[in-house]
Amino acid sequence: MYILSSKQLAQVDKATIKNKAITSIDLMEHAATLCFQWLHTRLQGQNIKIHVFCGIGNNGGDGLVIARHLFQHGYNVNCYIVNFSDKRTDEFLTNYDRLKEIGEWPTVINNETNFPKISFEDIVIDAIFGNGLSRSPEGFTKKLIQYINNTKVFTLAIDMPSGLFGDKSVTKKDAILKAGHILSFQTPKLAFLLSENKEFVNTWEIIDIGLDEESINNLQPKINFTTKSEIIPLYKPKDKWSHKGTFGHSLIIGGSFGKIGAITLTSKATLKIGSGLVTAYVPKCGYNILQIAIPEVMVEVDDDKLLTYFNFKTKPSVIGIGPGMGTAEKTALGYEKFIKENKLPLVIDADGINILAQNKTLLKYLPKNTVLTPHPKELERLIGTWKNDYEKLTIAKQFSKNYNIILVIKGTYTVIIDNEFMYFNSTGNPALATAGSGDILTGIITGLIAQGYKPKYAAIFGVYLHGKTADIAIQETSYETFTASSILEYLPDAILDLFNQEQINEVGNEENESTT
Ligand SMILES: NC(=O)C1=CN([C@@H]2O[C@H](COP(=O)(O)OP(=O)(O)OC[C@H]3O[C@@H](n4cnc5c(N)ncnc54)[C@H](O)[C@@H]3O)[C@@H](O)[C@H]2O)[C@@H](O)CC1
Ligand SMILES: [K+]
Repeated sequence: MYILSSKQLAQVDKATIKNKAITSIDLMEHAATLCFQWLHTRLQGQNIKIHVFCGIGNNGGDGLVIARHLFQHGYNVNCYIVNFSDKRTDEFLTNYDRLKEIGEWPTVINNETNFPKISFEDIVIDAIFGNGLSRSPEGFTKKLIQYINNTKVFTLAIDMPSGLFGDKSVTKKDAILKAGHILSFQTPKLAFLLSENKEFVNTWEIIDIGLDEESINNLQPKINFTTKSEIIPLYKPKDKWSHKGTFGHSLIIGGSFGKIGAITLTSKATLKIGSGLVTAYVPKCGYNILQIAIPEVMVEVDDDKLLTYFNFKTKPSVIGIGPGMGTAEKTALGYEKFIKENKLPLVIDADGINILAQNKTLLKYLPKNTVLTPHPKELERLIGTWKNDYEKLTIAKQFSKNYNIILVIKGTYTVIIDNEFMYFNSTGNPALATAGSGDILTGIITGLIAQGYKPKYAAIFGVYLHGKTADIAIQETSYETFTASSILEYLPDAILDLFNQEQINEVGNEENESTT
């Protein structure tokens, strides 16, 4: 699904009202009713005190609708108007009246003395600011946000945590509501996917409020959140007349004395994802290890303990290079020569990236669409430091553009960057933070390219499957005991899951719920 900016969302909002002949008040009623239903399904009428804080814009309007439904269903509700401005929107005013019509008068908060008592066991609904936030909250509104945060009460944020900008960085972190859960309208907001916002964004899910899909597509958004529905069309079905040559020949280069395990994992993953043939090119000390560990993989050797000459005879269709390779001087020299002469598609990881970072003049020799898979430290060596995640993404996009390469930035939400396009991955969990997990990813992406997937799609698809293995595994095993080898163990399930129709229909609901 697409990730839209605040400006794009406002445009789509207008287009929906025009194209779908729906009034803005009905759109609000629909969106906020879905939020009420979400809560009602979970609370089932329980007598918990619910505090609904409403701003004076349309986010506040949503809050008033939710409060009305809660009152009408007999909940124990306190509704407040956070009166930070007199520029109330029409939709807010209409819903203010509708609330009064059922005999409920919200409490107006004009200053700190009006703050209500909130207990830890209560629930707070945050409808103070949404997409319309134009500057950080100040005055008593800021104090109210801090007051709510200090109670440590469960907070349900409507559309966005108040004070958080959807698509730009926040400098004043003391004026943002810490949301326990977010019900966000139509598309995820970029802010939810960035580590610097982790205090404010716990779990979130998307509520499909029926905004006009055609208008969204017409905007040709450049930021994506890849879920199962985007992944399924990428899958290449197998032709019954195919043979092992059809699925390519991957050459996996890496390893050094003591780090043959890394390249063994990469080679295994390349084979397991379906590369027709796999050859590993390793130092001599890795020969027996690889031959015994993976009989299906062919092995060519270089010098004794370190890669030095890079003079393999194999004629592969794609090369995955870097895991366990080290950055010793003679390895770096051989690697540099290899990079300058190579014309084959490349996937570069770990020390392969580190050597490029040490000698950036090599970057111009990389074939177009080379895939680089840095973890945060490797990325920093490659592109320099950044002030916040927004800046990191801007620098990374420019880097991808300058060198025509695809960056796979590994993290909680791994993002694939191809020029101006960004694809945030939806799968994965902390189980993947384990030794060798990146080596496996390199193998998966290389093996997909061998089978004819375009590098960008191999990266998107590979990252999705890699994360999905951990999501499936965690239903039956523990985070602690999940290792890099477990990724390969669950890879068949991750692929089979693509064909599980029942869950396809779930996309758009719980499937997108995400924990950071
Ligand atoms: N189609 C949509 O996109 C829909 C949007 N809806 C709601 O509408 C929200 C957007 O509503 P609005 O555009 O009215 O904006 P908000 O309700 O987010 O903000 C209210 C107003 O406060 C003012 N403001 C911004 N920052 C301020 C600050 N720091 N201090 C004081 N005042 C400040 C602005 O003038 C802004 O218009 C969405 O987040 C969502 O909750 C829903 O009603 C459903 C439909
Ligand atoms: K909010």
